[in-house]
Amino acid sequence: MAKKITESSAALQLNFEQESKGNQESTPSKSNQFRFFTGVFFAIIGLLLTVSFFSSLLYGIADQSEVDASALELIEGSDIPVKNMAGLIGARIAHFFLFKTFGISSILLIPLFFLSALKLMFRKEIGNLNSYTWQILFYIPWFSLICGFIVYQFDLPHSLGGGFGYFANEKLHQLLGYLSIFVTAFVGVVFIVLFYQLNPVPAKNRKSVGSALPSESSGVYDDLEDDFIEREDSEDEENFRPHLPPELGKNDDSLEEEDTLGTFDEVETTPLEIVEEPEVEVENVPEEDLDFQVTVADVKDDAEGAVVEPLDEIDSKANDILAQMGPYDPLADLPKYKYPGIDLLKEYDQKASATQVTKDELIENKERIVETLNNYGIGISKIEATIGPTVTLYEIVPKAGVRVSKITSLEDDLALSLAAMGVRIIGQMPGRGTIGIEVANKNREMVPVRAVIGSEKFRNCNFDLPITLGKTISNEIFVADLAKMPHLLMAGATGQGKSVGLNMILASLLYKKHPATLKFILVDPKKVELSLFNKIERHFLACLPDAEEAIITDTKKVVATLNSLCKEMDLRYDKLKDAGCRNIKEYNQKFINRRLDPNKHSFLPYIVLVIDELADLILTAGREVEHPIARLAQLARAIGIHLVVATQRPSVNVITGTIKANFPARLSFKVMSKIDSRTILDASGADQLVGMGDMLLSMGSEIIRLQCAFVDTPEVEAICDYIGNQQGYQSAYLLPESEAEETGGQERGDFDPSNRDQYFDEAARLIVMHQQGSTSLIQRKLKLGYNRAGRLIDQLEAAKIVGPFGGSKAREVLVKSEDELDELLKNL
Ligand SMILES: Nc1ncnc2c1ncn2[C@@H]1O[C@H](COP(=O)(O)OP(=O)(O)OP(=O)(O)O)[C@@H](O)[C@H]1O
Repeated sequence: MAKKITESSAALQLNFEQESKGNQESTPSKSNQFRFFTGVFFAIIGLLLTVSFFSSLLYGIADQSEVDASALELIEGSDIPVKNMAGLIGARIAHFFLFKTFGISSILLIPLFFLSALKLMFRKEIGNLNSYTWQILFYIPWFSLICGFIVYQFDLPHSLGGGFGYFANEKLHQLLGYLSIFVTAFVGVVFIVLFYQLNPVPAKNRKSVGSALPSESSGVYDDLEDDFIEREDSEDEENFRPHLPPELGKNDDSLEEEDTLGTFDEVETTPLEIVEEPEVEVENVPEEDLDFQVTVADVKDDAEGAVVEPLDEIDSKANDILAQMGPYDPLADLPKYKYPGIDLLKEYDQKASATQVTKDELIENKERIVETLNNYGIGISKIEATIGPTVTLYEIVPKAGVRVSKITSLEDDLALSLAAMGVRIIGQMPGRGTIGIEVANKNREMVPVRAVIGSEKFRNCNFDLPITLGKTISNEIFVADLAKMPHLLMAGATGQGKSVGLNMILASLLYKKHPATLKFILVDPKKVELSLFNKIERHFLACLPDAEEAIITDTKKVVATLNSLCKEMDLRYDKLKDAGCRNIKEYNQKFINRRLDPNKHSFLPYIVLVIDELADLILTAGREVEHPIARLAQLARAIGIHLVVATQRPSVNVITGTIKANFPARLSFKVMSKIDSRTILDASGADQLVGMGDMLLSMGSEIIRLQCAFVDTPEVEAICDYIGNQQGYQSAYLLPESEAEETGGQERGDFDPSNRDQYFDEAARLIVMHQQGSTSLIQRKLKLGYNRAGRLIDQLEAAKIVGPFGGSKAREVLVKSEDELDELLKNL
């Protein structure tokens, strides 16, 4: 595989150097010069147009005969007397534009040339150049037509509308008479309306950071630029624009969602009334708004909140480089990368799968709740229902004097009388002054992944690591930032939707992140769950330098990978310290602004470690896995390493205190017992869920119920194929070699006391105490994996604490007392 190196970021740079278009050393200065001179050329043309147009407006008639001269005369005729301040050429240019073609509206070309020059020379953009270009290209002929009409009707100077305006009006007038002006005006209005609908006022996510970056392109300028800007000069984020399939923009019935709220007021006195809440407004969004893209500006937006140093602190050299080369563009390595489109996701007949909770079901449930509570002497003054995809939430306001605990203790009785699964009493609803009772719907709604990933809420969110899991019980799309969680622990009995949940998290990130900004480490002891993601190895995966496969299925490799990730964490902290930054955002921002030495620093992508089955790992490798996971969970958030760990066995020996304490965000699908629910959520309730993606998410003190969206295997496959078929990096992102790996090959004879295993002393004491030289004793008592315990016993042998391997018998223990051992250890 790839070369062995010790620092992943360095490896990445090494690999990219051959193919990178954004290679800093080889081309940028050349292409920047080219760009600058093209800008100068544009400025000169702009100036020439300005002078020739304006002096032609003053002296045009006087120059008329000269401009009609032949081309030969033009070359030879330096003595032809012209009044135009730009000479004969100026007079001819003005004549061409003003008289022969578009008339006075050609003046609009002048700002276009100057703005382009400004962008090319100084990377400054006033407004949105692409938008101007489109508009000017429309308005020039359109104004020419309008002016042509006036010229035609009132016999005004021809140069007002130009030849185009005049002759087009002549033809139009013949065809339509005076109606022609209305047709022209109508075309203008249609253009204005369509244009502003398709190019709404730049939204928050379009802004560019600093004045140096251009704003988002609508793509027109790409084509214009192609003619005169080298493609590699890809500081402009146009180059990274994903090209989304047309389906993305169409009205999507499947995205329609309903939020129905039924209210039962005054239950005992008034007839039941169900008030339909207005439908939640869903996505009829113009095509370009559906782009899943990260632009340089977005990567820079990632650094929002980062402390920007005052100018006087900026190293002047760095400033020069910045001015010369522009900001570093992390996306330039894969400039043609296209984000997956929404059309890869299956479109379900939403009408068929929509919530089918009938009015009768609502009324029946409400009556049963009221009746059951009445039976226990609890009066209710108000009851409201909110219909979700899987459950309906009944919020009740008990009459004065009723204790909340009295209601919460009736969960089982309510479940019995409602004859429904999934009855969960929430107790007091946070901030609402009501008590919530969730009851599973008879017919549940499947939430298609397309509806959540295609939702406006998800598309528009600009979190660092945006994930969408599904819908809340009030039918809202749930979007969260994994970077803020900052790690997620998932549990759920087998078959309850964990793998689908993990796929949702991965798919969300794949839809929103560029390969340069995110890497996954996938640990899949079940071997088949995450194998589809193999295809995106060279885009999104990270692994050890000597790994045969980027997805880790072998438990032994997991330990090495976790240790390596810890090392990556330490290296990142060193870099942050050296750069004087507090977190990855600040650091990357500094790197983009070229204030960090590229020989020592590099752009750091986020790393998300996904473990599909923790139980397997803990049971086979014990503390060897637990220790690095806990360490990463404690420390890694600031340097952009985040963990998503799933298990089907939420027992205390798997989700240990250390792990739990470091995972504030915990997600539970249905589990088998209240105890399991308490282990994962510190609350009961997960045992009452109804399965198939029904889940509870606990973040701090709040627990919310969600219905996970359903992402099917073919959909994940389509996303991975789409990404995998594009140009990727030369290899997966390489993690540094782990210490365990480095010492792994150590033979008995090479025992280096200063480099002994961290559990060496503990193991030695254990062996001496039990007077039993057994690997399995070390494995059991120290909760280590077999390999590690074997290595320890080899080291103990080399240190003459135990004797050599004796076949089926345990090794002889050569040190007979703890005092003797202390002496030996002191001398090591
Ligand atoms: N969000 C969902 N919506 C609808 N159906 C779902 C959802 N999640 C899971 N299911 C159904 O449940 C089945 C099992 O889901 P999944 O494979 O994710 O379970 P799991 O918890 O990973 O199980 P295991 O631990 O055995 O791998 C799926 O094949 C699917 O039919």
